[in-house]
Amino acid sequence: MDYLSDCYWTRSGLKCLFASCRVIRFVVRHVKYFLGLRFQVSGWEHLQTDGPYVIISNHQSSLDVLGMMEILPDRCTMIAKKELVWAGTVGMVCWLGGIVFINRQKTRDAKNVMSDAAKTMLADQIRLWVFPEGTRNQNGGLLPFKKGAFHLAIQAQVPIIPIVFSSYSNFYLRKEKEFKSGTITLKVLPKIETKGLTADDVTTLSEKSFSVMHSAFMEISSQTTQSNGPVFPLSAPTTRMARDHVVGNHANQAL
Ligand SMILES: CCCCC/C=C\C/C=C\CCCCCCCC(=O)SCCNC(=O)CCNC(=O)[C@H](O)C(C)(C)COP(=O)(O)OP(=O)(O)OC[C@H]1O[C@@H](n2cnc3c(N)ncnc32)[C@H](O)[C@@H]1OP(=O)(O)O
Ligand SMILES: CCCCCCCC/C=C\CCCCCCCC(=O)OC[C@@H](O)COP(=O)(O)O
Repeated sequence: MDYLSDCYWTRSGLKCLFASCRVIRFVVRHVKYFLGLRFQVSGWEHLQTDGPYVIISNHQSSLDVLGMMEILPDRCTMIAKKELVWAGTVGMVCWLGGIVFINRQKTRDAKNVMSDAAKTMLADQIRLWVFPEGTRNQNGGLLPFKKGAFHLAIQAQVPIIPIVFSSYSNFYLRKEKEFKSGTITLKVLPKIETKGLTADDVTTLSEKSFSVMHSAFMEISSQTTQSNGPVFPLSAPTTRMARDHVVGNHANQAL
């Protein structure tokens, strides 16, 4: 209780995150039922790592938040663009969750914030989740990685744990506004150590991470695509019950 009071009343930065992210995790885990989504997770054992680490994952949509909350370890928060803090309720939840906001338009500021985060990670034994693509991407692959996550891990000398979300394109097409229920595969990959690495190794580390994640993305996306059926317009009912009523069981064969 003392700890929570400290978090919420003094807003002591990253210190508050693991209490409040647990609450966020608990609540957001229920959203999948309303959207008719299911998650299949493999590689749990790679998250059984003590101490701080940096999680990196691909970023397709806001829906990623649901997958994050399926597997979010304790004492873990995220790096997010600063604009999110102004996004109403979501912004408030992010702020309470101790999320680290960066200004992507001001690289020097973003780098300073991330360097501070590296120190706080170590001081407070915190894990950080970063989307190295730096923006959402639904183009059927991964965007080239930005460097921040790799500098962060090297500065803190902590491992990187790559996590890959399978493609959403078989159930959610953002531009076409089409959505149906579906299964998302999450694959946690073996950690990549950074002990002894320096800033000179950032490019190699980034390329290695990209390579293993891209291969995993292709592998799990082709497997998951086969198990999901056709995509429906967003105007169609998206819950399992409602869609059963309209289209029979066809759309739910994968569930
Ligand atoms: C109603 C109900 C409500 C329910 C609410 C529910 C849930 C809410 C709870 C939680 C939700 C949380 C969701 C969070 C999701 C957030 C998703 C995002 O916001 S993604 C976007 C933000 N993230 C990122 O951008 C991270 C990735 N970007 C980077 O890391 C970038 O590198 C950068 C630091 C931003 C800098 O970007 P830049 O474009 O300049 O690119 P480069 O990478 O090429 O870097 C340029 C240059 O700088 C060097 N560099 C980079 N970083 C560092 C560093 N830390 N230290 C030193 N140097 C650094 C880099 O090496 C380049 O130099 P060089 O070319 O010489 O190598
Ligand atoms: C019908 C499906 C429509 C999607 C519904 C999503 C429901 C998700 C439920 C609750 C979680 C809401 C949290 C939203 C957090 C948004 C984080 C996000 O995705 O920010 C964008 C940022 O990273 C990159 O921004 P840009 O791509 O550069 O601009």
